[in-house]
Amino acid sequence: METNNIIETNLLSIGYQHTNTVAEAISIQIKKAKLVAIIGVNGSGKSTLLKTLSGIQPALSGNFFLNGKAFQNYNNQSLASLISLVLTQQNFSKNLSVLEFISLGRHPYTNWLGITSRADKKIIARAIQQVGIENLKGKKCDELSDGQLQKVMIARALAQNTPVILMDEPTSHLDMYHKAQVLHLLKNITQETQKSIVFATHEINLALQLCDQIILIHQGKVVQGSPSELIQQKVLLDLFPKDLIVFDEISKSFRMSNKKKHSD
Ligand SMILES: Nc1ncnc2c1ncn2[C@@H]1O[C@H](COP(=O)(O)OP(=O)(O)OP(=O)(O)O)[C@@H](O)[C@H]1O
Repeated sequence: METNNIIETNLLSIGYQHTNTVAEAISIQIKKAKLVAIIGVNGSGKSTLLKTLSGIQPALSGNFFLNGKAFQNYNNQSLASLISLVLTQQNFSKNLSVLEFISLGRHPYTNWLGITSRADKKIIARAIQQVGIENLKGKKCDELSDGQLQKVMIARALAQNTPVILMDEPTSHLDMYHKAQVLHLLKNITQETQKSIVFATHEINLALQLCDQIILIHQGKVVQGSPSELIQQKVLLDLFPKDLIVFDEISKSFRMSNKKKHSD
């Protein structure tokens, strides 16, 4: 199938076989070089959608295409050269140096001994330079701050050199400045490398300002569009109970409600 979409789903249902359907009838399209945020309240299904798109969690039903080819027609090796997944709680030996950890991103391409070639080393060096962490190369991963570790994770995904990077909450545990810094970095990466980055986030205000596209999961349904399309469609107005948080259409951001609660 000839397509401009790097990811496309058609009436996809996601969830867990023996417990529940988390969201259904998901039809989304993601083009190259886009920064895409998945938003929704706690438990709405952001991580489940990422896990399904990466192949960790099987879809319950529906169709899913990567680069125009049905997902089930890829083997693990070819998937690893198309999609990298960055999870917040990743299990890895923190005893590794930053350089060793980022080099693991080349794993799908290295030979059976796991030896990196000169070309691999070039890609690793470029990933480190793109993220701006040359000064951290020799450090052990357990010597890093949360913000530094987040950048190292991004560099490893870049070293994997896939056209799609999926990330679960890349800004969790970061202060306001570093949240904005990491999201700007992701935006620059999509523009400079033509990769698409799809990430789950609770930073809705930042996502509305920076992202090309938003995937909103709300009560089992998924709406996709540019930030301005979602604002026009008014789908953000009912995201949270209005007693505490409201969407301000003028500033295009969520803010504390001015309403005085009777119970206060
Ligand atoms: N392994 C699992 N087995 C069964 N149900 C699960 C599993 N993981 C998550 N769920 C359920 O699926 C739903 C969606 O969870 P998910 O983690 O995808 O939400 P989320 O939007 O990422 O939440 P948060 O913002 O809190 O991280 C929740 O009801 C959760 O309890």
